[in-house]
Amino acid sequence: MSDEMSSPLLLGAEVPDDPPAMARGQQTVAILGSGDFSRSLAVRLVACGVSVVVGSRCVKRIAPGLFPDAVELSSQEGAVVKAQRLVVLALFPEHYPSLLGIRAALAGKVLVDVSNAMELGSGVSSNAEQLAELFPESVVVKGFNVISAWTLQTGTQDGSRQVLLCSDSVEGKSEVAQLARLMGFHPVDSGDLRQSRVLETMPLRLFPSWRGPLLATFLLFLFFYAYGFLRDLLLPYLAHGRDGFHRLALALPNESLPNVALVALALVYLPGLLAAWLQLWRGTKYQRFPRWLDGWLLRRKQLGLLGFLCAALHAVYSLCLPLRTATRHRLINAAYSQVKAGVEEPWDESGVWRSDLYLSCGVLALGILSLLAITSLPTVGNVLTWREFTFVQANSRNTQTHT
Ligand SMILES: NC(=O)C1=CN([C@@H]2O[C@H](COP(=O)(O)OP(=O)(O)OC[C@H]3O[C@@H](n4cnc5c(N)ncnc54)[C@H](OP(=O)(O)O)[C@@H]3O)[C@@H](O)[C@H]2O)C=CC1
Ligand SMILES: [Fe+3]
Repeated sequence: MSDEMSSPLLLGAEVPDDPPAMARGQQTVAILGSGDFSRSLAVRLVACGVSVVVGSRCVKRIAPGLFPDAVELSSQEGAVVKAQRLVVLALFPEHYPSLLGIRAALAGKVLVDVSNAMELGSGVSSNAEQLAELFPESVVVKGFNVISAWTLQTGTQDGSRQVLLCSDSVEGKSEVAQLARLMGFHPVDSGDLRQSRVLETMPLRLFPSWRGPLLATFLLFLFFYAYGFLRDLLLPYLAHGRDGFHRLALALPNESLPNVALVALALVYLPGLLAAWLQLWRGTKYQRFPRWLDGWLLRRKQLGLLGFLCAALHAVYSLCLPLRTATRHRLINAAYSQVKAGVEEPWDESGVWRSDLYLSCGVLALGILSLLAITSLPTVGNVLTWREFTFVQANSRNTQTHT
């Protein structure tokens, strides 16, 4: 399985709602550590009606009022003993070994590891795997690490609602999933504990799925810009001494952008066709696609959105064309030449039609591309049925191709 395919978001399936669901207030959750994450989680859990006991190395050091009154403060061991099953470790992983003293109390408990990796590709095994090695008698579930303390406290409206969970224990995972659901999050099953390696580095990755599409869009733009420069500016200058270099800033980018948008759109639909062709050629759909095709398929949405950005920029640039000094100059010049030549009515019927049709098609194409872009956003896509979604996507594609 490629790295991309092992990405938890892809593997992820909603964790099934296991009966009996955790009833409010029935269970006590322990949180070890009294830092930012602990406080935010405690506030949220209490607001959701779960009883919380915070375990600290030194309860006296906790400032009064830091935690809600409903939260019980205790020693680390006292908190673990009070917890029925779930113990959230709101500590940094380097402090996990300090819990070895309360190993017996932690046995049989579900330890929720919320930590993140310090750097990308730092080690072979993850914090969660090391925790599982330290406490073999406990169940380790990785989760909540991609949720910030801020999101926990402000509720789920401001951040992602997905909580990615992984563990070798299905039962432990489903218990944590119930807690996540109770807090208004969407638990997503990301697989076994090995997946924690991916999960822990997720907050460190900066737009990982956008890097390739951004590079492709930039290179395409560079290609069309360089081609336009050679064909429309440099060659006419060298051959006839015609100076059109003022077009570098606005006209040339404007001519390059729709080309990039069209190629990006083609790149969105091409991998699907290649994948279908490959499946027909192999005679089976139960075989993995090559890594490059896999990656390409996964980045179609980003490519499409970047194509949409180029088309939108083209529209704005085009609206700016009449504002240019060069356009004004050419207009006045044409009028002057016309007066000089004694032409009274230069109405060019086919020219007028062509320009109107051209603009109308452009507006239509941008409108349909906008529809395509908007429906590809998860929040909008979620309210469409699968049939509605494919209807919009397929029809927009056909209309785009024709315009
Ligand atoms: N803050 C955030 O937004 C997020 C944090 N996380 C993860 O949550 C974990 C905790 O982060 P955060 O709450 O911000 O960190 P803080 O520094 O605010 O809190 C860490 C807590 O660890 C406890 N602790 C236990 N043993 C030790 C020790 N030996 N030395 C020092 N402290 C110890 C301390 O509590 P006490 O003194 O009471 O024992 C301390 O308050 C980290 O692994 C982080 O990666 C994950 C996602 C988001
Ligand atoms: Fe155009």
